[in-house]
Amino acid sequence: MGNLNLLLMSNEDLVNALRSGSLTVSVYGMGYVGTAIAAVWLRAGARVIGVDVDAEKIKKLDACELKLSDRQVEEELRRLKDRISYTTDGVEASRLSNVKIVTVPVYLGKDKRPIFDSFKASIENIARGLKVGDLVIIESSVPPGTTMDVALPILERISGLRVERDYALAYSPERIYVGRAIADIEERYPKVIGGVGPISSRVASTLYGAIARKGTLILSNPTAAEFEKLAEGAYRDVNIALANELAQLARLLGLDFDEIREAANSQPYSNIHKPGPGVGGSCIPVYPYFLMYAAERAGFNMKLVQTARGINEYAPAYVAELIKTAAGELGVSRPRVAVLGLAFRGNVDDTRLSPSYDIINYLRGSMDIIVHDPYVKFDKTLEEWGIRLTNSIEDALKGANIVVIATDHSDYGGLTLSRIIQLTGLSSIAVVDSRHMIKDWRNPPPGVVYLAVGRPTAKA
Ligand SMILES: NC(=O)c1ccc[n+]([C@@H]2O[C@H](COP(=O)([O-])OP(=O)(O)OC[C@H]3O[C@@H](n4cnc5c(N)ncnc54)[C@H](O)[C@@H]3O)[C@@H](O)[C@H]2O)c1
Ligand SMILES: CC(=O)N[C@@H]1[C@@H](OP(=O)(O)OP(=O)(O)OC[C@H]2O[C@@H](n3ccc(=O)[nH]c3=O)[C@H](O)[C@@H]2O)O[C@H](CO)[C@@H](O)[C@@H]1O
Repeated sequence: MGNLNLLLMSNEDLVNALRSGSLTVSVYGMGYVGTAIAAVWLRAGARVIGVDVDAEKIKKLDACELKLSDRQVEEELRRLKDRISYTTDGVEASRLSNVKIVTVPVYLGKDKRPIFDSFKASIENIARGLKVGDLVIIESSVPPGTTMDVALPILERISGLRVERDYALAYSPERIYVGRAIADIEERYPKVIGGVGPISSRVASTLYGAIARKGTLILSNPTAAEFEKLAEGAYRDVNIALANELAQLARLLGLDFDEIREAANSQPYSNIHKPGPGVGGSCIPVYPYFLMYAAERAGFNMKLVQTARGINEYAPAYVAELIKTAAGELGVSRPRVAVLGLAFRGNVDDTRLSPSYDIINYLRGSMDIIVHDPYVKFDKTLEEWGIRLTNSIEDALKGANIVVIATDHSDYGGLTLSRIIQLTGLSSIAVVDSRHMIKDWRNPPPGVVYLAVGRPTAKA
């Protein structure tokens, strides 16, 4: 790392420093996002230091042994391993780097309020190694005001440096979709930047402008950029809630919501989302609460956002009711239920806040459950609940009275009702399809009852 003063360098010199490998970037939080960010800066030419508190993860990353959901990120970290190192020492990493990127989460507590401890700890470490000429970019999704009211005071108090004079500070939300993260950053989206002042905005947007082909969108300040990210998430949550509510009515009216949705979305102003078993992941179910946290402090009540959250948090119970209806149709008092999918969405191994847990929790007292997921190899919660997790679909379906499709993994797209009943080995079963993965649902084979979110019940 050269002793670079990024604030005094021209745009051309900033880009040259990036491309030539004389710029060192430390990334705090080597999770789904941090590993993708590290890969992207490596590909742009930087030297990178990956920082995490999880020593086991650091050890595996250092040995190129950490299996990532995003295979391209995994491959790039391996291909460019000569320019990246990993450490648990966040202070040293800050001393040795010119740019510090924070992807450590602000977590959500059981009381639905933000927990800043981990985030603050990473900022404190950065502050202890902060030097004149450095740039700090916060990319975690945070309640509006966090950069200005939480991070900035810590950085200045501990380092004694002054933002815009001695160092640069910006907020830039991450918008990656795990599984295609590098393309999302480099090709798909403009990078939103909110600098504390014009110098911070210039330095951050010049460097990210050399990475994101769609360029950068500079907003007035960090709080606007924080708010933008949460607005995207709340938009999605509200629209998923609308889809779930419309689907529930469609089922009561004996209608197939899929064809209705497709027809409605043929109108460019309509973007009705997909109904499902609920909203999981570490993002969409969390961001509305970050907005409500800021709203509460401003004396404002976000009625729509709150109502939508409630609808989506009820969705797993709705699916559990469908499963209980299925058990009634079969006349089986303690059915064996195969739940297909533990991850919160298709083709990832991420189970954070997955609706599958809620569905299983509603049923596990009265039904015998087995869970299948092609990506999740082990799960502590299922182990505590005494519920078996298998990666074999044959193993999961054998003897299952009820088969529940809870996650839209592509692996399930090829399943037909005939194949499912064949794999159960039974003459009478029910299929509860919360993701509309079954194509031949309208004409079930003998012995199959098909129930779904947003579709009428179908039986032979
Ligand atoms: N996962 C996504 O799809 C996604 C997409 C966009 C934005 N985000 C946001 O990005 C942030 C990170 O999300 P993620 O999914 O990568 O989380 P993650 O849980 O996968 O990774 C977070 C990492 O931070 C580490 N960590 C915790 N405290 C630390 C500390 N004090 N210092 C250094 N490392 C520490 C953890 O050990 C973990 O490895 C969150 O704010 C999230 O909302 C996530
Ligand atoms: C605004 C937006 O798009 N942001 C994306 C989102 O990505 P994500 O990884 O959180 O995944 P989603 O696809 O949002 O799914 C969340 C849950 O909602 C369910 N769902 C989804 C669509 C639908 O029509 N019906 C549903 O029921 C789905 O099954 C899953 O449980 O947040 C990331 C972090 O901020 C972003 O970076 C990323 O751009």
